[in-house]
Amino acid sequence: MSNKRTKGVTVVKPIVYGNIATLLPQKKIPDSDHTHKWTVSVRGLNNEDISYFVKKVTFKLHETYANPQRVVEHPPFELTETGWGEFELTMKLQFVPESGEKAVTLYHNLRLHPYEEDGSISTANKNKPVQSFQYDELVFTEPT
Ligand SMILES: O=C(Nc1ccc(C(=O)N2CC(c3nccs3)C2)s1)[C@@H]1CCCN1
Repeated sequence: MSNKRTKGVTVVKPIVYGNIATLLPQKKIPDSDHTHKWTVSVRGLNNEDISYFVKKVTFKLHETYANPQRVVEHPPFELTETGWGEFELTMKLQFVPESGEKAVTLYHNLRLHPYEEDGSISTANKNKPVQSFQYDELVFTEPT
């Protein structure tokens, strides 16, 4: 029985994940307190296609959303919703079976408001979209 670990080549896959948010025009949704429309996404660098190794992404929203677990099985791996506040959401990435890689969960604090340096909410550029994205790297070890 071999006591050697499987040798492998390390492959690093850059990803970018986060959200963009825009203010809904006044009372866009009747009888609703939703103030913003937002899109959360995970993608490759420079929008490179990641579906050759990411099979599906499960977005887990705050439990007050209907069907808070939203599965996206085809690119673009993104989800658009409306709401009134900011909360932490997760994105579980599951990989193509051939990769044999375990799922990876990313954590993102949804951002709706433009913040000033001191953390106060800016009143400037009310209609300018707010963006909050993070860069990360997925590291895979492929057996040689
Ligand atoms: O905002 C926050 N948590 C939020 C959780 C869910 C939010 C939201 O936007 N929505 C739920 C969804 C629904 N609307 C109607 C029926 S379900 C629209 S906001 C926290 C509280 C203080 C600071 N951040």
